[in-house]
Amino acid sequence: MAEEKEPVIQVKNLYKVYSVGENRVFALNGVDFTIYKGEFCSIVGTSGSGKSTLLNMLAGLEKPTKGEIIIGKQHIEKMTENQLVKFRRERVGFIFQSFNLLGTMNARENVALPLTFRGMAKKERLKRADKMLNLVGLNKHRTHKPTQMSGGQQQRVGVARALVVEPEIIFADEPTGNLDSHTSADVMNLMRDIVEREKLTLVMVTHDTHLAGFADRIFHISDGKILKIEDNRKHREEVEDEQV
Ligand SMILES: Nc1ncnc2c1ncn2[C@@H]1O[C@H](COP(=O)(O)OP(=O)(O)OP(=O)(O)O)[C@@H](O)[C@H]1O
Repeated sequence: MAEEKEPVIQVKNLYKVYSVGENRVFALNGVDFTIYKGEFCSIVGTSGSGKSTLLNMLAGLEKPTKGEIIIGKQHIEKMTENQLVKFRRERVGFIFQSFNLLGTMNARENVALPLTFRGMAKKERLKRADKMLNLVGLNKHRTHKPTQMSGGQQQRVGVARALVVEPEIIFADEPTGNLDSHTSADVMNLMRDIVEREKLTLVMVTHDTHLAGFADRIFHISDGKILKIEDNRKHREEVEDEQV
């Protein structure tokens, strides 16, 4: 059966040029690609290759110098700041390297936080937060504060917080950068399972080629250009078969 592909993110001829004194830095130097619904894509490259710049553009955190970014059917490069705030609040979730949890709040309060911006009643917010904490296997840690949890557990709270708004797209910036390799693999597998089950779209940037290998497709970026897009599904299935 032919697979039906629904584009979620379309990037066309994207440029970001910074001026530094006399010099111009082409942080993104003509980038084109499409990401489809339900995909987990990683963007991998060395330091300074343009990963964060690209993620910031996709998430509407920075304006491109030139080019188009179409999410769903909306051109985000044409949105006003207010429209971008609404877009980020309602349609995307973020997972950060540094977890960004609030130290004074426990796990469920941290997860429920993005819902307060939607004006949802407290009881409903906490109910949804508990459901997400269940999903990431932390139902016993609901009342733990960040300092009372391991790095991996804190990042699972971060994953639950990104998912609680039921976003179409999740952006992750080096999400396991502060974790050891075993815990990183656990968090990666968890993210991949949830993306698959909930039919979400996940875009992750990393400098780590091993972690990039958890994705369905790997976008290699260098000097602001996508050098290669690698379909990783077949390779991954083979690795998984070997592990059974
Ligand atoms: N605000 C800025 N002003 C000037 N140059 C910038 C700015 N932000 C990024 N750059 C430059 O753009 C290029 C791409 O930077 P970017 O932060 O996207 O790289 P990266 O791949 O995310 O690197 P890292 O893995 O180190 O975070 C680099 O050459 C960087 O110096």
